[in-house]
Amino acid sequence: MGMERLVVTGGVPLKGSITVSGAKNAILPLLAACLLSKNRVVLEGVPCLNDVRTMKEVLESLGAKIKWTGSVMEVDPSSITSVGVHPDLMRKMRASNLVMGPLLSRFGRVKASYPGGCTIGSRPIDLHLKGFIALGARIAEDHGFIEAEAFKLRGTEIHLDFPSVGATENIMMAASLAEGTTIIRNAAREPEIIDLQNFLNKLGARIRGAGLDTIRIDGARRLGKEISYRVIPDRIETGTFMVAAALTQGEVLIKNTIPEHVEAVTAKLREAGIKIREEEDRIIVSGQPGWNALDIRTLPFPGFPTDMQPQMMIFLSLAQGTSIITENIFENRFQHVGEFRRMGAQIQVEGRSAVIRGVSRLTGAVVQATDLRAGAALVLGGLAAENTTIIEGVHHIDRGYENLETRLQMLGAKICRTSD
Ligand SMILES: CC(=O)N[C@H]1[C@@H](OP(=O)(O)OP(=O)(O)OC[C@H]2O[C@@H](n3ccc(=O)[nH]c3=O)[C@H](O)[C@@H]2O)O[C@H](CO)[C@@H](O)[C@@H]1O
Ligand SMILES: C=C(OP(=O)(O)O)C(=O)O
Repeated sequence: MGMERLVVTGGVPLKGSITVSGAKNAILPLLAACLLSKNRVVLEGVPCLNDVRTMKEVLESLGAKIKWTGSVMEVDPSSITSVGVHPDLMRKMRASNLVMGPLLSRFGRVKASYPGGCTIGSRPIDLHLKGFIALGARIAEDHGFIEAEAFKLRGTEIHLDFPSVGATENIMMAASLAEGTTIIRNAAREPEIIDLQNFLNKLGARIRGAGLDTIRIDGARRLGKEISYRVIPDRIETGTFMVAAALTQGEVLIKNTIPEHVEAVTAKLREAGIKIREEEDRIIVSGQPGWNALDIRTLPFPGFPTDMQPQMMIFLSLAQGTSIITENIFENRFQHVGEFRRMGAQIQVEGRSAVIRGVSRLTGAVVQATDLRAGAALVLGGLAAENTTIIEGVHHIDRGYENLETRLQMLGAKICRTSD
């Protein structure tokens, strides 16, 4: 396949309804957690994403048997033969490191390479490793490889220096088969952590507190109930569609969503003047011409999510007045600014903050998706811009959005995929 591009012609107000897919950032830890089980697990609501394909490859490379039909995935972890993750699979996707906790606690050993940095930041895994060490693992590092070993993990108290999502998940998974009780303090509180707790408990684990800053895990002897489990909807996809509706001055009904998971985004869009109605599992966004500038700081949940920062920045590029966005989670998550400028946005970056001077219009350009959410934001920009926008680096978008262009087409968007 040649290089793929998305070609977007802007100016159409999006109208209609769209259904949100299962959450990428929930399904990835759930798939890793299957390694803790002795029995077959059925997952429902599985989104068709490149990252899910990669996690499937990771599990298969370890010996798991997987059947994937539509949005249902059946994972049989009873045939695991390896505890080593190939460096190519670690490089392809950072979330591959989520198999480390499960492999360590179930098999007493794991070997993986460092996931390495990516364009949004250096993203070390020191907090994951410190957690494993606190649980009694010995860690050896050599030529970019990490080997962790423990005859038996033992429960303990772990205070995280920062509420890291991945470290909280890895430690929860490792501790669920440890001897005794583990307490994680300053734990991440993201909805995906609650989903992981619910999934593990259904498998037979004893975990409480997810969603709060202290999580208690009473180690279980074995996990292996034969279960089926439906993953939560993707809150970042929800947020992205909300901004799409607002930015195009359209009216969109977003289905299969949990409004409480996007409160931070809803609050900011409302502050900008956008009308949003919440029902049980639906959100209706009604855009209108002209919206207010805002200040936003990204923070761990329930603060404003860093994964919505680029989408919100392109929205604020067309606001009336000057906005400031401060990125507190990743040190290098402003690479989209250069691309937004090509479309006519007026943005200056100073350290961790971006100052966005609202302009009255954006114009189409050839732009590069530098990472997943930057790519999504460029699609949003294209939908609002005059003329045609061509987005390169589409594989980043396919990591985290299922058939983005066909779903936006159903809302009336003029968007198509080309390849040469
Ligand atoms: C697959 C998945 O769920 N990805 C999400 C997850 O990533 P991820 O789990 O990688 O994000 P973390 O919460 O761990 O990272 C937050 C910050 O902590 C730092 N850190 C993290 C671990 C560590 O051992 N040491 C350390 O210093 C990171 O460099 C970063 O600056 O949460 C992020 C923050 O909400 C989201 O943007 C990602 O979409
Ligand atoms: C940064 C993201 O994902 P990951 O942690 O998988 O790189 C994201 O979903 O925006």
